Parts: sequence; C-alpha cells; structure tokens
Amino acid sequence: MSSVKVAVRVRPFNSREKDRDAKCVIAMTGNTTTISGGHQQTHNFSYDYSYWSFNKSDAHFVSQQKVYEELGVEMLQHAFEGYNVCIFAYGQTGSGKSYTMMGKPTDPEEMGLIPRLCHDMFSRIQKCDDDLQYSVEVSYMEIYCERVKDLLNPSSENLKVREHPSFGPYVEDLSKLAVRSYEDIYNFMDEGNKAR
Ligand SMILES: Nc1ncnc2c1ncn2[C@@H]1O[C@H](COP(=O)(O)OP(=O)(O)OP(=O)(O)O)[C@@H](O)[C@H]1O
Repeated sequence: MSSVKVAVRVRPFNSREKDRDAKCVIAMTGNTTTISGGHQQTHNFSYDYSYWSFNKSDAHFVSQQKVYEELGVEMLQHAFEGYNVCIFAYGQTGSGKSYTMMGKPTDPEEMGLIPRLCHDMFSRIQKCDDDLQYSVEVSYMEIYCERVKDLLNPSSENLKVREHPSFGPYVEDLSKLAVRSYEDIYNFMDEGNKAR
C-alpha cells in the first residue's frame, strides 16, 4: 500500500458560475478524472480517489461521510498504530478546501474530515483499556507570506522553522495545548480563526 494518497474532488457550481452559465468540463469514472478541453480534446488522470460532489442527485455523488470513510478512517487507524499521519488540502481559492477539511462542524451531514476524525479519535480513546493513557495536544498556525504565526498565541509572530536531527522539521516555540474532547479543539480553532 502506498504511503501517499491523492484525492481530487469536484464541488458544485457557486452562484457566480451558475449566473455565467458555466459548463462543467470534468467527468469522473471510478478513480479516473477526465478533463474535456477545447477542440474536442480530453485528458484522463488517475488518482487514488476521484470524488464527484457536483450534484447531490447524481448517482455517483460523494458525500462528506464517504470522503471520511475512505480517507479519514484509515488515517486514524494508522495514527493509533503509532505512525505519523498528515492530510492537507491544496487548490485555488474557493475550490472547496475548507469545506472538505472542516465543512459545517455542527451539522452531522456536512461536517468535514477534521471534526469527524476528532470525534472518532476521542470515542476510541474513551473505549480503550484502563491501562492505556492517551494525551492529545493541538497546535494551530498560519504560514502567510513566508511568516509563521502561532494562532493560539498570536502575539508570537514569525516563528522559526527548524530541523531536528531525529524528528525532522518543526516550528520552534509553537504552542501545544492539551485537549480532552472535540469541543476543546473546536473552541481553540474558533479562537485561532479570530487571530488570522
Ligand atoms: N463539496 C462541496 N459541496 C457543497 N459546497 C461546497 C463544496 N465544496 C465547496 N463548497 C462551497 O464552496 C464555497 C467555497 O469553498 P471553500 O470555502 O471550502 O473554499 P476554499 O478552497 O477553502 O477557499 P479559500 O482558499 O478562499 O479559503 C463555500 O461556500 C463552500 O461551502
């Protein structure tokens, strides 16, 4: 199994695109994404996952739940097995990164990967044997114009990125705060968002 997986996702048109009668040039079949260019050219790309979330009424529509089942559940499993895991979203502004990662955190249908991961992580921790102890800590930072800002301690601007000989890159002096529930994480994210 590959240690890096790539998923692409198509979001619904926004109102500006609808107003302009935009035409969708992407099609997805299985894990293949097809782009139809001009001059009747098509280009196929194969990813680990191609998520069609363009229209809820389409038969192959992929929900937030499905994205979590395919990407999040396995990640969480690996984390509990002791591996470092990382997920990041990449795409132009308005393409749907926040929706996929966070979604609507209090809506069971539309909550994104992070709230789902956190809920499941804490419910697994609660069910674990009494002789096991877990501690969960969160950090929240922003890298903007090459400057690293600690969103949970906004007074510390422009933190340094350093390389540890065994653990690799890290951000010096980035705060790590202990949390006991998803609500704690949510509150810190809310606080951090205000510092952005
Ligand atoms: N899969 C989806 N289903 C329904 N709505 C979506 C989906 N993806 C994105 N949207 C909607 O599209 C809009 C833009 O998405 P979002 O804010 O997630 O983009 P973004 O990539 O995080 O943008 P930015 O880089 O500007 O922060 C939002 O209103 C969001 O709710």
